[in-house]
Amino acid sequence: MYGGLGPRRVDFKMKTLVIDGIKVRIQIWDTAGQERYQTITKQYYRRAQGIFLVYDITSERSFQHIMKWASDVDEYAPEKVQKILVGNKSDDVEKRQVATEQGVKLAKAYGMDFYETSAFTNNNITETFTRLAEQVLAANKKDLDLLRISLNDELNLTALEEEEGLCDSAGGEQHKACWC
Ligand SMILES: Nc1nc2c(ncn2[C@@H]2O[C@H](COP(=O)(O)OP(=O)(O)OP(=O)(O)O)[C@@H](O)[C@H]2O)c(=O)[nH]1
Repeated sequence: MYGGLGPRRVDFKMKTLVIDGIKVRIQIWDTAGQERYQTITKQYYRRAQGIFLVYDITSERSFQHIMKWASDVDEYAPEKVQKILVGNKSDDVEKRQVATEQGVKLAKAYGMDFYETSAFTNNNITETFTRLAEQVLAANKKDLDLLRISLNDELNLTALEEEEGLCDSAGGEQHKACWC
C-alpha cells in the first residue's frame, strides 16, 4: 500500500520470539512520528498490548517529545498496555545529546523499563522486544489468574448455594448439620 504513494505512515512486521520455551508470534506496528500522521497513528494505540516509546539519543528534541507520546498513550491505549522507553542510535556516540542517565530517570518517573538500542549494530534489539513480550504475557497471565480465581469463587458459591438448597428442603436436624 505504501509503494509510490508518498511517505509511509505505518509499517507492519511479524517476529517470532521464544519466551520461557514458548513460541510467541508478535505483530509490530511502527507508526510514523510526524505530527501530520498522528490522527492515523493514534488509531493503532487502541489494540496495542505493548508499546515502545522511542527517542533518538542524538536528538534532545526527540527526547522532549517522549512526554507528548506518553500522554497520547495514556489517552488512547488500553489501560493495561505495557510500555518500555527506548533510546535508539546508541552506536552514534559522537552525536549523543541525551545522556543514558536522563533516559533512566525518565523511565523511572514513568515506571517503565529502559533500554538503549542500536538498529544499526543490532545492540539490545532482541532483548528489548523479548522484555516487552514478557511483560505483555505476564500482564495477560495476571488477568487470567484473576479470572480463574473469580470463576472458582463463583463455582464455590454456586456449589454452596446448591448444598444450602438441599439442606433447606431436607429440614430439621439435617439442616443444622449442614452448617457444621
Ligand atoms: N546510526 C544509526 N542510525 C539509525 C539507527 N536507527 C535508525 N537510523 C537512521 O535514522 C534515520 C531515520 O530512521 P527511521 O527508521 O526512518 O526513523 P523513524 O523514527 O521510523 O522515522 P519516522 O518515520 O519519522 O517515525 C535513517 O537514516 C536510519 O538509517 C541506529 O540505531 N543507528
